Amino acid sequence: MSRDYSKFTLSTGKADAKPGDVAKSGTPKPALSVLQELGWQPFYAQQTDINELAETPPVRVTEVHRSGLRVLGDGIDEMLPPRADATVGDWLLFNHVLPSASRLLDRKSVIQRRAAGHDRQVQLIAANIDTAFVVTSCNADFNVARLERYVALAFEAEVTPVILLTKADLCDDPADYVEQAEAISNALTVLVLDARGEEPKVKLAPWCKPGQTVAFLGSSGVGKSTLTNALSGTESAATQEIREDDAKGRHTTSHRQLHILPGSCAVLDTPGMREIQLTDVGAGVAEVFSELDDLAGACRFSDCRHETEPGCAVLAAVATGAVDIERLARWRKLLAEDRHNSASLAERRSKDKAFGKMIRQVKKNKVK
Ligand SMILES: Nc1nc2c(ncn2[C@@H]2O[C@H](COP(=O)(O)OP(=O)(O)OP(=O)(O)O)[C@@H](O)[C@H]2O)c(=O)[nH]1
Ligand SMILES: [Zn+2]
Repeated sequence: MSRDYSKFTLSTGKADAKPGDVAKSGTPKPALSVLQELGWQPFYAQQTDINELAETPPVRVTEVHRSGLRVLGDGIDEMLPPRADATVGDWLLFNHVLPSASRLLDRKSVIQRRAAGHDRQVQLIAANIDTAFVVTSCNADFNVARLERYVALAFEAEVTPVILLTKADLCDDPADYVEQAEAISNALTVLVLDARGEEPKVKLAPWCKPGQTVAFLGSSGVGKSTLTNALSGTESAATQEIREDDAKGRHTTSHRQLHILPGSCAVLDTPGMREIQLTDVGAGVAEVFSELDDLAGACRFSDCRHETEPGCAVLAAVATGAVDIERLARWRKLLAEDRHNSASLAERRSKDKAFGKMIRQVKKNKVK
């Protein structure tokens, strides 16, 4: 192949202008290469070199199906065999000869959760996201505890969180929702909008620059697909794509998919998540609840659980009214959940075993 891969090793933003790359408005903009439109950034380029790129060109995972991974690259649209270590948003160096041997590049960020179900494996949700739009609507879906979870996930993944409050048009006064969302963290932007029409394109523009990758996270029905459509400027982005069979016949997003919007950003639309169990997000939780985490540093005991301990600086702040007791309760719940879920599977199994043994012992003693 005679393609020149040198342009992919450094992302200059104006490399490789091609005919047809002039912006539709008529004003010539720096043209993006195909890979830059897919979200290729210097962070990935630094992990490889021209020779390796010439042999194994970069491809991005845009869909994950049971049958395999759909990957896109410069002139490449292929299915790779399924692999558990890759998720939507990942970059691979595509090995034409042995596709399963394609090299997975280190991630800039990864969002993961502890899956529901029996074995409670860690489930990869998305990789290499720059901005996580946490979507909720100005109605019954709004739930501060759930928003705090999503924001902790984003902070942990070092992804910028932005809270989007949709359906503003259906709400008399969204000010109370905004106030509650803003109280979650100082390091957070909160936007209110109607997800339909032109508003999202304008309001989300600062995060949706060409070459960026953004994700919409949130419950079912809050407007994630509507937002994806609004950004793409068409009705089709989120509805035209292949949908896996849904036995219940619901017309909702059924799998995660990265939409590449030409001249804009890459957008990940995720199906509504009913439950997000946190795992290994200690730093993210500490960042969301930074004012409580700071206070905890002044507790008498370093392992203070802020329940009944003497010399607890957090409880003292609750007593003065400086700390909201409900926020403290939510913090403690997330800390406990993270501790529980972050314990390795083996640890948990051995704890379960010990518990079972104890129960059997108690039963035996009763029989005696
Ligand atoms: N009035 C109004 N309707 C909205 C708004 N956002 C979404 N909707 C409507 O709410 C319904 C659900 O929106 P979707 O975009 O499909 O929601 P989703 O988050 O993608 O849902 P899942 O695919 O199930 O995860 C649709 O009928 C949208 O037209 C909004 O801001 N205002
Ligand atoms: Zn304490």
